[in-house]
Amino acid sequence: MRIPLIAGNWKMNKSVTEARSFIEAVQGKLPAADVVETAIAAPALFLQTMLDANRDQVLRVAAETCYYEDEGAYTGETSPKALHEMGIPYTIVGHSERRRYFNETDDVINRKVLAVLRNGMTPIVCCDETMGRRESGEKIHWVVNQVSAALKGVSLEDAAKIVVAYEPSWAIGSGTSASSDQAEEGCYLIRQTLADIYSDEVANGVRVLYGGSVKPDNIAGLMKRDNVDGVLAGGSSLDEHSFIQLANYQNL
Ligand SMILES: O=C(CO)COP(=O)(O)O
Repeated sequence: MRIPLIAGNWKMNKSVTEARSFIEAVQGKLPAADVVETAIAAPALFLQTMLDANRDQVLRVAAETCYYEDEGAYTGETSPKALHEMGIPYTIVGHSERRRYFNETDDVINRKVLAVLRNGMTPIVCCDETMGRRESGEKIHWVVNQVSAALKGVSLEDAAKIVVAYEPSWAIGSGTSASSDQAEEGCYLIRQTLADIYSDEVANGVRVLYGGSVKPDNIAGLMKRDNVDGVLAGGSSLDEHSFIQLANYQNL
């Protein structure tokens, strides 16, 4: 059984004080982690404050990115080894904004996936799809290629632990989510790719999330779909009331 994962991605938003108040506000209001797992990925400089404020330990505090080396002369980068040592369980890798604004290539993303796994964390591997590619019918090829490239050299045992997120760029920050049919189609395609690369067993165990304008008023429809195991929410994860609603989508 795949436990749903409702994850937020704060991107470069909030101050440390705001991050702390958010964590305090959600204590006791999220579902038990063995029923619906919840996570917030935040800027590295907030993580320790968030961990300290997270008294009930239900919410997973996650990173938005990290470097692919464990340590060394890489000014400004975040070490996956240090993240693990802090107690961070998840790191997003390959978000479309990292690909677009920071020139992260499939090769860099693959190295980061390997580094996150090597350091005992779980990567949330993002897979992007542009509208141009969707309209030209190129989507299948594109999604399959990104998943395969990100997982190059990942063992079957490690592949079983990862999380993948289908995040069409045309739905990110647009206010208009993909329809539940489109989300299901993207997540199914990712699962099929995992089955082709690894096995049906791995594909059936991996959680595949949908991301792009997920809000309290559309999450229930998305979560009903067979291959959508959770969401990665940007804007609607910034407000604690809205995140609590997303986490409790089963009651909406
Ligand atoms: O990029 C996203 C999550 O990683 C989605 O962002 P929005 O929910 O703001 O569209």
